[in-house]
Amino acid sequence: ALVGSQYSPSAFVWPRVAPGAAAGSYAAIAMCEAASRGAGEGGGGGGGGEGGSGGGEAIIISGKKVSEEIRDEIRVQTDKLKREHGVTPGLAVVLVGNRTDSATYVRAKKAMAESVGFLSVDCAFDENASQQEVLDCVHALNEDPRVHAILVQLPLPAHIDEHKIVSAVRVDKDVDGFSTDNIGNLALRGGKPPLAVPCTPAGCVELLQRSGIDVRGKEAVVLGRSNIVGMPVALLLQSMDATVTVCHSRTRNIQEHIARADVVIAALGKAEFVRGEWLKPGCVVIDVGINSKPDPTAKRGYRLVGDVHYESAARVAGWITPVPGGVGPMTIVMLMRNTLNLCRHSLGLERLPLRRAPTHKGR
Ligand SMILES: Nc1nc(=O)c2c([nH]1)NC[C@@H]1CN(c3ccc(C(=O)N[C@@H](CCC(=O)O)C(=O)O)cc3)C=[N+]21
Repeated sequence: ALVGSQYSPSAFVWPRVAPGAAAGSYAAIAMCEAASRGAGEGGGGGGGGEGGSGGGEAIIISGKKVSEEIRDEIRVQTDKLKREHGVTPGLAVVLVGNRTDSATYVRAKKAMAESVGFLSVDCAFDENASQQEVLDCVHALNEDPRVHAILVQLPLPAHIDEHKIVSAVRVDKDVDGFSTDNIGNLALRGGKPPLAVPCTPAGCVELLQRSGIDVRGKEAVVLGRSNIVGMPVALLLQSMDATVTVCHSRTRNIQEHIARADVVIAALGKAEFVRGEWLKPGCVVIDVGINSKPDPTAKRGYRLVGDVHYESAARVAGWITPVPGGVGPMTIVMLMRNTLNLCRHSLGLERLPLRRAPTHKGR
């Protein structure tokens, strides 16, 4: 869902507006897809509040599995595009510096791009590259006809003005949807859909949809207000008719907010911050956090944990995403979806009507 088009709302984005859905809002987007799939198993279409089993184990929403389904859909559509239009979608990734986490993500993105048949273009700079060098690179990619999508891996080194670089990316190649124009369109009700919706937020919403979870009228609590996750995911949920509260480092009584949430989106960057005891029984937990935690029993000496304490949360929640294997893989596949759609946009084509995957079954 969630990939806006400048021209006619496509099946991909604003698919089949469900009766009663706020037409034209983003919400419409998402929920229509969910609606068109039927209000899934697992959730009984319930969304937060009455899901899962009281006091049992939460349904595990596998981002790994869902992302593989979507990847396969994208691969099929990419082949079709190549056959029918002779064009290969091109994704350029700009990486500055040598953070190991960034290098890992960029490798994963490149691998997935190649696996779905995209052209992958790399632009790597060392730590002390000048702002001008990086800008020149972005400008060159803006003009490169092989490249339909440009991703500037964040964070950039401190001496580089992130906003300046991100703003230099042409709006119709802004695959992260981070430009002022794309974020503005995401925020406007009844405006034109953005060309791309930020990948992690789109991945969170896609997981909800494919799990048959309807957020309309539900209380959604977003933990974190970052430009790349908290803020855009709050906009998306609001467009989906959820009642959204954004909590951040200055929020008082954060547990009180979490306690009434039907949907919790945890994106604050603190390992295992949210405890199961804080949650409303049956709620939906989408854990965006990726933190490494020392673990002497692990091969590498550490393991990845989310912003939610998984074990306690899984006992209370109705649905939960694991870390790893939850939102992370979805982020990458949404990047592929955005790339394909920007490529289609450049050809004057509509968003793709992706084959609807069957509603995801937990476990
Ligand atoms: N311009 C920009 N766009 C981004 O989308 C962007 C970014 N900058 N900067 C950093 C964050 C982080 N991010 C992740 C992508 C994949 C996984 C992922 O696949 N995680 C695996 C585990 C990976 C591992 O083993 O470390 C998982 O959760 O299962 C995680 C995080 C994209 N980001």
